[in-house]
Amino acid sequence: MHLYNNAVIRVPVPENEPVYNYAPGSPERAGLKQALEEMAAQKIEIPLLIGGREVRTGRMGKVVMPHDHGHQLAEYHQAGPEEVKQAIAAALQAREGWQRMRWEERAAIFLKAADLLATKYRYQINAGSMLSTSKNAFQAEIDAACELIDFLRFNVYYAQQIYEEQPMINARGLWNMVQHRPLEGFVFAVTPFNFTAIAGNLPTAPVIMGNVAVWKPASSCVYTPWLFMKILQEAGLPDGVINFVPGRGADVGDVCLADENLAGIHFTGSTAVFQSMWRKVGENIANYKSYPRIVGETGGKDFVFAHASADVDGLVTALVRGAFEYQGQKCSAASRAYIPASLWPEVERRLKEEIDRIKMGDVRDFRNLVNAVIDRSAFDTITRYIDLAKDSADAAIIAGGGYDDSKGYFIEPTVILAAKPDFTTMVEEIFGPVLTIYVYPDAEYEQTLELCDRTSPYALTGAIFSQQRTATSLALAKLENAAGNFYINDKPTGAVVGQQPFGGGRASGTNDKAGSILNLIRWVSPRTIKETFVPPSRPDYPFMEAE
Ligand SMILES: NC(=O)c1ccc[n+]([C@@H]2O[C@H](COP(=O)([O-])OP(=O)(O)OC[C@H]3O[C@@H](n4cnc5c(N)ncnc54)[C@H](O)[C@@H]3O)[C@@H](O)[C@H]2O)c1
Ligand SMILES: N[C@@H](CCC=O)C(=O)O
Repeated sequence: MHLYNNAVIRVPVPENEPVYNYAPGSPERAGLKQALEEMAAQKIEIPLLIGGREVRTGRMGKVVMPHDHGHQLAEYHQAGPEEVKQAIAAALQAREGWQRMRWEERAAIFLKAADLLATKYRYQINAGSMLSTSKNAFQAEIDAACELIDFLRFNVYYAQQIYEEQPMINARGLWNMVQHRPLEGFVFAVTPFNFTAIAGNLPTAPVIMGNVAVWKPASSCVYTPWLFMKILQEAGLPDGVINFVPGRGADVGDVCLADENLAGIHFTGSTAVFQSMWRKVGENIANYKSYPRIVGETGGKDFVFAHASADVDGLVTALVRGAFEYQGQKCSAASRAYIPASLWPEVERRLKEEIDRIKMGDVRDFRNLVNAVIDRSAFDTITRYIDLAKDSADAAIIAGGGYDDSKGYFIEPTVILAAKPDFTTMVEEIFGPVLTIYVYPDAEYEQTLELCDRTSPYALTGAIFSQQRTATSLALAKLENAAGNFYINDKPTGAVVGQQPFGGGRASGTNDKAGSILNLIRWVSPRTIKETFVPPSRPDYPFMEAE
């Protein structure tokens, strides 16, 4: 008999994990520096994990430091169709035991994983993220440690809230209940390179609700997902509940999407890949046992919009941090800005001053705010946009514009001034350290808000800077559907779990709000149960006897 059978258990009320600042001389800084040194000196081998078994295929991929691409940190085995089939079979085999486990016991596993991340493995997960994805210490801390810890702790709390959600009314003689069942099949979790927290959240959110998962990490972010997988095992995750299968997108994706047991997709990545997956699901729709839940958070063309009343220091800070932290490789990054002509001379001067102070280089030198972009393909794509601006009569580069891939994939924080509001870099997602600015006539505030709304197909994040309430209200109204996360006098990045549930609409995704109860609800299929204590013994209506 288990304790949980005779108690109504409540999970701890979550709080956001405190963020270390890694100040000079602090023990945290020393701990992180030591982990960086040790991990950079090793080369590890990363297998697949299928049904708890490490699988080695011999088809190898490399993990290198983006800021020093000659330095290899790991090699990883890549799954092919055969291993993916095994991963699906292992997930389905684990399903019965996992969904029958009491939810409080499932929750304990993720609470333990959160505590392991917060303590024993904090420096390793941060150092791994810094070295393998070129994040500075602070960016790694808010992502790989804190946000991932928050996802785990808040999600088990949201699970409890969902399970507590029961019918309000029980008519006399009845007891009504809702059982929040996991989906029937497996969930395919496909994760991006840019956030370890997102990589960890996408398989675990459905699994917390009793589902089983096949997890395909991005090829450019296998290292920290593997560390996290090991932490989950240490926390007691049963074999087969999450199956880890790095590999080429289509090799893994095509097998999962064709499987009749596909019950859900939890995706974060580019709009193009998400649309291709949805198309395949559409083609296969008659073959599935149930309609797959499709949750996808995708690209953005996020804006900062300044009104003439904006505070310039706050605005410039938001532009610099919003556009250039993590080299602009956040789906939320400020990548287009609308500045009124009256403020532009001062904004331009302050922006250039701040950009001049930015240092760029290796993550192990903590003075570097900016590091390298993730890989060769990203470097080529981003620099193509910079070259386009250099060659165009409709644009001018007013800061940065330089790049160098000789040692690492380095691109300077770059600001483009666009003469036309629909210049390519005002419209398309670049996913790099490139901010495009359009200067508008002060008198055309309302028209420019409308322009901002229709300029790009995305609707992920956006910010208004204004000290005038009527101007702020107008922006809130005119840009109502232009962003799923809207900020007033703040940068459009840095959403915190439990505070600003994250996600966008239009081409930016299904807006199922990672880090909130709304996301977890997607991973259950409720069963309503009505129990009648004393059933009627005859079929007649009472009034039938009267005539
Ligand atoms: N909205 C959000 O919350 C959010 C968060 C982070 C990143 N993003 C977006 O992610 C993108 C950057 O990440 P990325 O470069 O890793 O994205 P990506 O689309 O290139 O890759 C995402 C994942 O999809 C996989 N994939 C590729 N082809 C596939 C296929 N045919 N079948 C199945 N899986 C396939 C990749 O291997 C990877 O694991 C940007 O567009 C960014 O805006 C969005
Ligand atoms: N949630 C993160 C962005 C994730 C996308 O890359 C933020 O709010 O900055």
